[in-house]
Amino acid sequence: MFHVKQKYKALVKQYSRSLDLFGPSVEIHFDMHMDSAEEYAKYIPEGETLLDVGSGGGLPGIPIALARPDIKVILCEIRQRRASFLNIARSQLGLSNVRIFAGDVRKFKEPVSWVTAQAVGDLGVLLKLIQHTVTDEWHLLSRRPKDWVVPEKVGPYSVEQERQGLDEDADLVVLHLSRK
Ligand SMILES: C[S@@+](CC[C@H](N)C(=O)[O-])C[C@H]1O[C@@H](n2cnc3c(N)ncnc32)[C@H](O)[C@@H]1O
Repeated sequence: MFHVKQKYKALVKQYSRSLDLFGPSVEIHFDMHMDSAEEYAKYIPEGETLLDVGSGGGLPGIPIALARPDIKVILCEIRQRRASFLNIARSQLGLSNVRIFAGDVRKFKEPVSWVTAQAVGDLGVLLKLIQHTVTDEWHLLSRRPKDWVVPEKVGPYSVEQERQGLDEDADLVVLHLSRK
């Protein structure tokens, strides 16, 4: 696992500029994002499928896929250069549990109940993008500031949360959303 993580970091370093993978703040905090993603991975039940919306250079989907070979991870990315990096990473890292959807998530049409979407927009924006593809009960894993207040309802869904401290700035928040 350590070796593959180092290989992913090396690939990011190699392609970051030419394929416009990350903004400067993600690069600076890359290890922190990797560690957070490994914590997300612990919440996903065995055998599940996770959709990583707006995966960019693979965060958090790739570290989750590395930590959990038993789950399937779909990396969805609309920008073609970033999607091409995801294909390179998938093949170089031997990630047989990863699939790439290179396109707009609004065109992704398979039912999913576990979702990550790091830095893709607030909950309202995200919901508009994925409402057609999530199941009646679904779960969103995300890194949020410690003072982030979880709304009781998001669109038609009632919301419950689980929370875990990640570091001094942020919590891992697992939202459980249900139409009931
Ligand atoms: C700010 S970046 C975050 C990337 C990555 N999740 C991270 O944390 O480094 C947001 C990504 O979402 C992608 N994106 C935005 N709208 C999208 C859509 N409708 N379908 C798929 N990807 C989308 C963008 O191309 C971009 O790569």
